[in-house]
Amino acid sequence: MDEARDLQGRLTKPPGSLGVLEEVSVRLAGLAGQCPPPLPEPAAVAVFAADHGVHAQGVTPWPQEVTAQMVANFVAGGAVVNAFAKQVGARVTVVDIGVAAPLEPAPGLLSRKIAPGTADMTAGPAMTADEARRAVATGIEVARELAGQGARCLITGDMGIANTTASAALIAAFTGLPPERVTGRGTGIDDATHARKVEVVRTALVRHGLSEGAGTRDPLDVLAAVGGFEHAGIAGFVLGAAALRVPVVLDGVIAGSAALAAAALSPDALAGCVAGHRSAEPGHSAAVDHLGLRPLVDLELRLGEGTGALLALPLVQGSVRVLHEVATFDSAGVTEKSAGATEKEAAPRNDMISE
Ligand SMILES: O=C(O)c1ccc[n+]([C@@H]2O[C@H](COP(=O)([O-])O)[C@@H](O)[C@H]2O)c1
Ligand SMILES: Cc1cc2nc[nH]c2cc1C
Repeated sequence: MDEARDLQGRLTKPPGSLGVLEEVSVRLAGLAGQCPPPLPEPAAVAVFAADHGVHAQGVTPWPQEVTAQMVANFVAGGAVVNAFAKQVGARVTVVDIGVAAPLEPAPGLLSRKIAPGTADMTAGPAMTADEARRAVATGIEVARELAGQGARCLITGDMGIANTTASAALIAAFTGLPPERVTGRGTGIDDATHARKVEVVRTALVRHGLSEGAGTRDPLDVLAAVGGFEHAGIAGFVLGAAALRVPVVLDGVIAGSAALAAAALSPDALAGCVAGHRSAEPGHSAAVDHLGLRPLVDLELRLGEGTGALLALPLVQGSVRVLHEVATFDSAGVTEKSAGATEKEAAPRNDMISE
């Protein structure tokens, strides 16, 4: 990281002029343990799809079967994630980690169903401890598989009707914030449904002893209580990528809540995480703030699938390419700024005011 910071300061641009992207390149150098770090390409997005027992509580206007229908759409190449992935040259893999409906095998679809949807978190744990552990292990395996196939940047995606309710519960648990601060409108709900959703999250947190936050609870236990299979899978994906020193670009609120679980399991896992975008969901801002991550783009997206992270991919790739390809002042024979200029820049321009 020191080498990358030093190199950024010697490239033919005013020091610091690439703003946040300089820090991204420094973090990826730290992850790789080399400067410059490998270019984060080719990229692969894994869309973890699953259903949620809490759907029965009326937290979303969309029927549960839309999860399976959208999986078919992803596999056919017809969703926004497919368009954005094509735009930035990323490969799409869909992971059925817990979709309620049975899915036909298809190219680009990994059948890794732990169970046909979680149980209702307001009535009991969403998953058994064993299911949660297997879902995390599945995410680790998917990261290994994609990296084994050559991916040098992994992107999180998700699909699961009602999964913003589980995300809000996880974020409340891991940040200690109250449900009304972290529960958003998901796919788009009216005030009455939103009020019910906040109470559903509150009920689940109370039921599982999480209303004061997760404290020292085992993060796997928290995932099992109020998470979804895709949350556990993405948490594993983040852990697996970090173990391989492959960077991960996180998408929106589902990825943010999963990253909180991954960080609780192993804080080092965050070293390779870049927050691709800031979702419109309030819980997402709470999650990235808690993790100390700064989202690269903010376009008021609230789609999921990996779409926001894919849009940020060229920024991450560009930040590293700079370290590989931009000339230094020395090599290009460009004169560096003088020491005197530094002082003048830093001082207020009083001369212009008084004269
Ligand atoms: O990524 C986000 O921040 C995001 C924000 C709002 C909604 N979504 C997507 O919308 C679905 C869940 O919304 P809901 O209202 O059914 O909880 C799920 O498939 C997510 O991918 C995703
Ligand atoms: C149509 C639709 C597409 C989605 N993609 C991710 N979440 C989604 C939710 C819905 C409802």
